[in-house]
Amino acid sequence: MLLKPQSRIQVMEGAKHNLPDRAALKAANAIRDLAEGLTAGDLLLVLISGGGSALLPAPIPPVTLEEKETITRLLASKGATIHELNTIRKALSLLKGGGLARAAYPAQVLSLILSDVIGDPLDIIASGPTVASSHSTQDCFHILTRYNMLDTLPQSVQTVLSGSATGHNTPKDYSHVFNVVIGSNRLALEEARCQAEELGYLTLVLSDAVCGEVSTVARLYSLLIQLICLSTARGARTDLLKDKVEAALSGLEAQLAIPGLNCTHALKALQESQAGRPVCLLAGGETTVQLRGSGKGGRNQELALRVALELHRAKSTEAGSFLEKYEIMFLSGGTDGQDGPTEAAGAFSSQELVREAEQEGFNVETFLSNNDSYTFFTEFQKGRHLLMTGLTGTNVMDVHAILIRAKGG
Ligand SMILES: Nc1ncnc2c1ncn2[C@@H]1O[C@H](COP(=O)(O)OP(=O)(O)OP(=O)(O)O)[C@@H](O)[C@H]1O
Ligand SMILES: O=C(O)[C@H](O)CO
Repeated sequence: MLLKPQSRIQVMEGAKHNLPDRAALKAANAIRDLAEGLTAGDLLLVLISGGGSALLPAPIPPVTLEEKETITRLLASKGATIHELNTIRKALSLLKGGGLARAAYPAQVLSLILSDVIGDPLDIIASGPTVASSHSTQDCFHILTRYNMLDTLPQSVQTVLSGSATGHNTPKDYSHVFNVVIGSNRLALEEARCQAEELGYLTLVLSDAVCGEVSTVARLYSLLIQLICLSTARGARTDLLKDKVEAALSGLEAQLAIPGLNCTHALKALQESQAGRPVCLLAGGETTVQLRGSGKGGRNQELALRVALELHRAKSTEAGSFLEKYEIMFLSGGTDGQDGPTEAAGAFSSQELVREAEQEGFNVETFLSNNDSYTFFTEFQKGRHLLMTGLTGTNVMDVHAILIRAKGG
């Protein structure tokens, strides 16, 4: 950040690699001192974005920074969700879980929040420094029990957790605080919808809460695409095919339980629209990847490659034969411009990609079995399918886009 010499803005950097460190601790202490020095006539303006938890470490003594970092890293390695992680982080922090707002009292606090968590839960985004915590000490002990960590907690953590039942988590008056979400996946999808419609696409937003294992989500998208390609076909045989695909799609919808996702409604809306227009389906959220290989990639690149493989496999089925009549593109990208430990934001694919790859000697399944989507997209057609945006400086999770257009349309 280039500041003028006389600037009153102080930049304090820390938490490299998204892990709390001494530099971040120093910054958190400086922020806390500033907040505690405010009076009723002051306004504290706070900008909160994803990654904020690591940037604002303020462990409640006697918990040390190292102990707090160890407990959160262990929880993450055991597969704890961001909700579980941040519930523990809040309980062990002077600033998270509304602590910054309490420190600033009686000053007014205006918090502008960029959400990188599905559902935009204010007290979970960056562990909610200006939001009253909705969690109790009991919740913390349930989480630590779930991950078999209760018996190995440092004494300091046990002291703070048992003491916080009467202290830091007690509901406080937050009437001096105003929290507002100014950026979210839903807002990003709405903007994408406007752009797609300006380009002539009939556009639908499916959900801003896509979650679940990447291979299952890929299968759901493939079935949805098949159903859309079948929708204009007529006849008893195709009706049977539609029923079969629809049943498989409903099963996956139930399995994933993505909030707000209703593919039947989406299809009905498409059918009631002007037939023949190209279609754009948008969705957002964060899938999860069970890493079994040693390759390089990210959930967005893996999703794009898995969708391509699902569509390729579908083409050899009767329902999938209708895909030939359409041009289909799928894109998945991280809005922060980074997908996993790669410099790509994501990738795009089509129903022809696997066939084209095989013609050039690439076996997509081999790359996927090694979680090596980045290597595939880098080597295949000189990286033409990679989405390279550079770091965007913000993060409202991932965006998925499906484009379907009748060939010759
Ligand atoms: N080789 C790989 N193939 C597929 N996915 C991978 C691979 N390596 C890491 N990942 C996934 O990438 C995810 C990390 O992505 P990333 O670094 O973009 O962080 P993030 O979850 O988006 O966090 P933040 O919100 O801070 O950006 C992990 O959840 C992991 O599952
Ligand atoms: O910083 C964090 O806690 C995560 O990015 C979720 O907001």
